[in-house]
Amino acid sequence: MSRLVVVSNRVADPQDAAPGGLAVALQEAMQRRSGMWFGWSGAVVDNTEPQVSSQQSQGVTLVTTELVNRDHESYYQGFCNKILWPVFHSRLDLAEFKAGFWEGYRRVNEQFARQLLPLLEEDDLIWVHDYHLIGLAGQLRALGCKQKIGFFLHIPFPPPVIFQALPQHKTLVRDLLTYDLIGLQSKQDLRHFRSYVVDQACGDTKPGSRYQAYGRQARCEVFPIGIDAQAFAALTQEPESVQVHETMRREYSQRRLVLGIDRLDYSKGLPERIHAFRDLLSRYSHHVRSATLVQIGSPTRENLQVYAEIRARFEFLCGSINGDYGELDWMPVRYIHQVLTRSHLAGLCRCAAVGLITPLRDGMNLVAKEFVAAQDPGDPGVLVLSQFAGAAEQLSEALLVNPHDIQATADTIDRALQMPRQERIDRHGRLLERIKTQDVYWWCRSFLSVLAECPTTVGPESAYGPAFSGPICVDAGGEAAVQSFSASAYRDQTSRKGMG
Ligand SMILES: O=P(O)(O)OC[C@H]1O[C@H](O[C@H]2O[C@H](CO)[C@@H](O)[C@H](O)[C@H]2O)[C@H](O)[C@@H](O)[C@@H]1O
Ligand SMILES: O=c1ccn([C@@H]2O[C@H](COP(=O)(O)OP(=O)(O)O)[C@@H](O)[C@H]2O)c(=O)[nH]1
Repeated sequence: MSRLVVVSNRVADPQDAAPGGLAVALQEAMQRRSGMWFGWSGAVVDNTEPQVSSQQSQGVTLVTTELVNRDHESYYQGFCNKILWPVFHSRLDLAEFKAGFWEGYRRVNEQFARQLLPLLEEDDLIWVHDYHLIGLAGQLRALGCKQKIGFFLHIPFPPPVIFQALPQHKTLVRDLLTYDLIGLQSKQDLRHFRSYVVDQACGDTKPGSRYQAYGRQARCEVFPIGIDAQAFAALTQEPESVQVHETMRREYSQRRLVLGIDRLDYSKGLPERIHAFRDLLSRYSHHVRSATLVQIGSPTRENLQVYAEIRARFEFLCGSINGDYGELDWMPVRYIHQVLTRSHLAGLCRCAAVGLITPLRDGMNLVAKEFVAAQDPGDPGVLVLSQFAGAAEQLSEALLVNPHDIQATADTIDRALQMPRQERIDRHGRLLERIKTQDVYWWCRSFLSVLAECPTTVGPESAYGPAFSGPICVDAGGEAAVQSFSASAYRDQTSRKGMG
């Protein structure tokens, strides 16, 4: 079996008590298959040459690199978090298209390729993760890498009209199509990608899920990421989890616990959630002094202004609902700005009557799946889930809501709180079955088996595809995109202008 080389922006620290969704999924997947994991260590160094270091951990070789100061700003904080994250989550209003970010993004993708190449073995399967590294395959191919390279996008692929606002949209899609396999989270993401390729880039789809545009061609399919459902359910039996569960059950014996768990990100719909909860209390007064929203809003990307703003706005709303509805012995919202351990989260999920997961946009949302996995099948809580989370496509037995529709969301929370036990059991049983079948190992196996089937890449020239002469495509901006160029012309362009 080929060795698996995973590349992602960050390599998870195996000692970390609570990594993010991507890290959680990869850690679980990598423990099944020995291999190498390459990424940034989190260290930022002054303008010296970034160093690579390596360690063994639970059968996996972890290789990390550093970022120099200016690249941390322009690549990570800049192009990744101030451009790609908001645009891919359809928040053009929050994007900062600042000069210099793109060059930093290209530089770091080139740095990763340069440092990774000498570590590769002939037979490796390379699996690159997420929006930070869209350009990596192109950079590796330019250096002569011949191994198969797959890419998985953990965040949504935006509608073409939004994506086109990115000044570098053509280069990014050309870079994506340089991979042998592109994996997306949901059918909706694939529809957006297809529509961009066919309608905006004047490209084409081919048999075998192949997409062609800008002189490149790749296979692209949907692989919804899962969790290790058994392991998460088992966490509910850990002492820490049992203790949380018992404390909460004591405290909430006369009350109903509604639970939200999110990074404090503007994509997670937290202000809208508080508005919906307020509307619930105002129109369904029997929930006053009863329904209590426990909201974990864990710190994230705190040095970015837009995250400070969403935090301030959210905390103002929590303060105001508690001021208006709270009493000496009851507060409607309990907000915790901390990262909790997974055992702690499992215990909380187990005792909640409702899991309220209402992002405005989300690639998947693993918390929704974890909530289901943690329930007692004989007396389960109800999942209220945003229709805009990737998870909604698989979790159709949840109560799906439009988080922008405050009143309908409040009505749905009420319905969840009133749902008869048998209906809860039926819905939960069907959800749990799917979460167990389509778990993180299924996701990993599915992606890797398709990648292994992809035709072998024979050399840098062919990786760019043959020179492609297609029609002239007039895109929405009215710009004529001539789809005829050769691989060498592309490389010349890239090195001269930094591509934009
Ligand atoms: O470490 P951060 O930069 O603060 O962010 C944590 C991770 O967030 C993103 O997660 C995405 O992947 C999840 C698993 O596929 C998915 O469920 C979720 O919807 C996505 O938002 C991000 O893609 C990761 O790079 C971050 O590490
Ligand atoms: O305090 C916290 C909050 C979240 N998580 C974990 O972080 C992941 C969040 O993944 P999700 O896909 O829901 O969203 P993301 O944060 O990746 O956008 C889940 O596995 C959570 O269990 C955690 O361990 N502690």
